[in-house]
Amino acid sequence: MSNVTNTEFIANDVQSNQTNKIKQMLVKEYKKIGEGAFGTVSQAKLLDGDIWLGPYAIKKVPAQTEYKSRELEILRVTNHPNVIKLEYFFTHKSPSDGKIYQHLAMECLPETLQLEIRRYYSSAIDMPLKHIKIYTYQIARGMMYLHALGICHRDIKPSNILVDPTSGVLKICDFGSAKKLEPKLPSVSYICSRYYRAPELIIGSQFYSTQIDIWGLGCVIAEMILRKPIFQGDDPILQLREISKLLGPPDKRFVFNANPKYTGPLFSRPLFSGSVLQRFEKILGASGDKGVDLLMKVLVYEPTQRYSPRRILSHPFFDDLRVDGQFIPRGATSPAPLPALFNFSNFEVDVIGELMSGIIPDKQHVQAQ
Ligand SMILES: Nc1ncnc2c1ncn2[C@@H]1O[C@H](COP(=O)(O)OP(=O)(O)OP(=O)(O)O)[C@@H](O)[C@H]1O
Repeated sequence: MSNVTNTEFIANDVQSNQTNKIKQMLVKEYKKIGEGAFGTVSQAKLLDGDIWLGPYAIKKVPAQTEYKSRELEILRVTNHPNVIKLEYFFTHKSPSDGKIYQHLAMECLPETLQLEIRRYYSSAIDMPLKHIKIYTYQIARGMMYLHALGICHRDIKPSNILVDPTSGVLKICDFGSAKKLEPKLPSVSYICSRYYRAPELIIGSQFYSTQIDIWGLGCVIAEMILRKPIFQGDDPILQLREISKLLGPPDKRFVFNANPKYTGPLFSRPLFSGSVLQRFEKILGASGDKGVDLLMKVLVYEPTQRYSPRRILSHPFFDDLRVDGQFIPRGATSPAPLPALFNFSNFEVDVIGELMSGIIPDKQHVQAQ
């Protein structure tokens, strides 16, 4: 199937996310780059007067649906190097079905982490550990920012992580399921894509926290190492069974705290022998001792025990990124500088607090954005 599309239309009320100014622009969509559950994503340019802007990734979703997407609301307030940036937005009536669609024009990155992982899988090569570290660090940094704002992404998975393999830059995208969680208020548990769902979601918790994203991050790190999803269960029970094979059975306190009404199986008899450490080492040992240590602090049943993003950033797994400022991009033979990893804003400096000395050994790197 060809991805080439050639659609042109005039959008009357294109609003700039930065200046809030509204203008009429010509929209030229020329390549379809994604298709999701709720809409399509195309590569496009916008004609502002006689200047072509872009390329952008324009995500188009029906404007009036029962499903409540907070994507626009969230992207309007976020501003972080590891979170996809919204440039323009507008609504437009589709001539083909007469429905009104919301259009979000975002900065465009060349690939998803899913595609990047698949590339390594099909060429039977491990993803270099340095790349895994660069990507993991940036996901955790983006999450630190989002979680500090109270925003839970709720759909962390490799196809929602965009990367530029040449520069190593990474950005979290798809805020279609994201929500600002309010403490003590319930949220639906049927969010997050299978394979990446935290155990508390699987057993039906409605009072979960941003730590569900940390579980997703653990699954993504493991997937970069294994080049396939770590917990592949075709239904929630099989999913829990896969998790139990690595972590052992969940304890009763975790289940009670997550959902006291849960009556499903708990796999209380261990499905594998050996200690949890031995199983992590056997399955994820390619990430080295420090990688195994980090994963054991992230893939934890009890959400409150899971490492927070700032603790993840200060983990020794990333120590070589703090001393060596280079990496070799996929397909390249000479090194390139690491993407900016330590250019923390004042907001991030406040969130990191006393952990800063463990994150950047050299304070000179700190500069306000
Ligand atoms: N800013 C972007 N730059 C490049 N590609 C993008 C961008 N945003 C989205 N895409 C591509 O479009 C795909 C779908 O985007 P997105 O996940 O936001 O839509 P969705 O409808 O919520 O999809 P899903 O149901 O799969 O989660 C992504 O996996 C990616 O391949």
